[in-house]
Amino acid sequence: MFPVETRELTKRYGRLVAVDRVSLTVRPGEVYGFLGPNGAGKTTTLRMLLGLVRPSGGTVQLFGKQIGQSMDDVGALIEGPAFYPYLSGRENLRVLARYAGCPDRRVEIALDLVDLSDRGGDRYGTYSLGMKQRLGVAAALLKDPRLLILDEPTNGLDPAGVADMRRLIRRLGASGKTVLLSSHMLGEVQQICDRVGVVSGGRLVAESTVAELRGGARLRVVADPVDQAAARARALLGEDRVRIEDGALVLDAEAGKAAWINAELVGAGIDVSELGVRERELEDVFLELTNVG
Ligand SMILES: Nc1ncnc2c1ncn2[C@@H]1O[C@H](COP(=O)(O)OP(=O)(O)OP(=O)(O)O)[C@@H](O)[C@H]1O
Repeated sequence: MFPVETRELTKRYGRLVAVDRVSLTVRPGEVYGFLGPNGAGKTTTLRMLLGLVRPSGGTVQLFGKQIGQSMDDVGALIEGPAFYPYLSGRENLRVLARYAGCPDRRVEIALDLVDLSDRGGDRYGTYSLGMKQRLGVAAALLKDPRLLILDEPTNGLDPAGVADMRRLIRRLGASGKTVLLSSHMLGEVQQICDRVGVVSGGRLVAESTVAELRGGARLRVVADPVDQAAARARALLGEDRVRIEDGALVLDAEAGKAAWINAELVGAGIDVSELGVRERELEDVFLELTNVG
């Protein structure tokens, strides 16, 4: 039974297909990054998970239940949180806790989880954007949900705010919560997510671990003459695992093969001046998958 499982989930606005047959699975205890450029359909998908937008087709199950049946297990921060500026962070959470029927001690636990215990007595209006965002996460945590859904939690934050949010999400993940977050900031996702789903034009174009998505490491070899080196490398590794980029060989081969390849090239009279491991940045993969940039 998965925290989130969608099948062919679809949302149409008139002729526009905002979400196009998305089937994604978030596994228990993982931090799942839902990635895509602006307008890809991330928010619409998350809103459908929460029953805030009605799907045009397909199904959503959260913990094996239909939308609306399992909401105590789910906390969400979807739009910028709405709090009273003249109340303190703590008072704001108390208002929400009462409304949700949670005991006041949950407020202290939530404040502590997001590192706001010390500033909980300050007025919300005086908080930095990062603190506001963390209070929003605290609000989502009040009911101690098993699944947390966060829409662009680092949007608009400065680098320190982003780092705080990243630490918080890591901590929540480590404490056993399942986290589904959307982002277009790949650097963030790369560092904190176990798996990612990439959406583009409403469609899920990839779903895998970050490592799988990057497709493993590659070797970059600067050799002379490069054509002869490429021919030798092709004979060793296979046609489609050797490319020439910016005058260097790029080989689909793991780091453990580096010494062997070096010896083979040198043995064939080729001059090897550089040999290094090159990891593909998630950013590159993302741009390829979403055809942006
Ligand atoms: N209520 C609506 N009526 C009409 N079109 C909508 C509505 N909500 C979203 N859309 C359209 O659906 C598409 C997907 O929007 P969505 O907000 O889900 O994307 P997103 O990936 O969350 O992007 P962003 O990062 O910019 O929030 C966009 O083209 C958007 O204009």
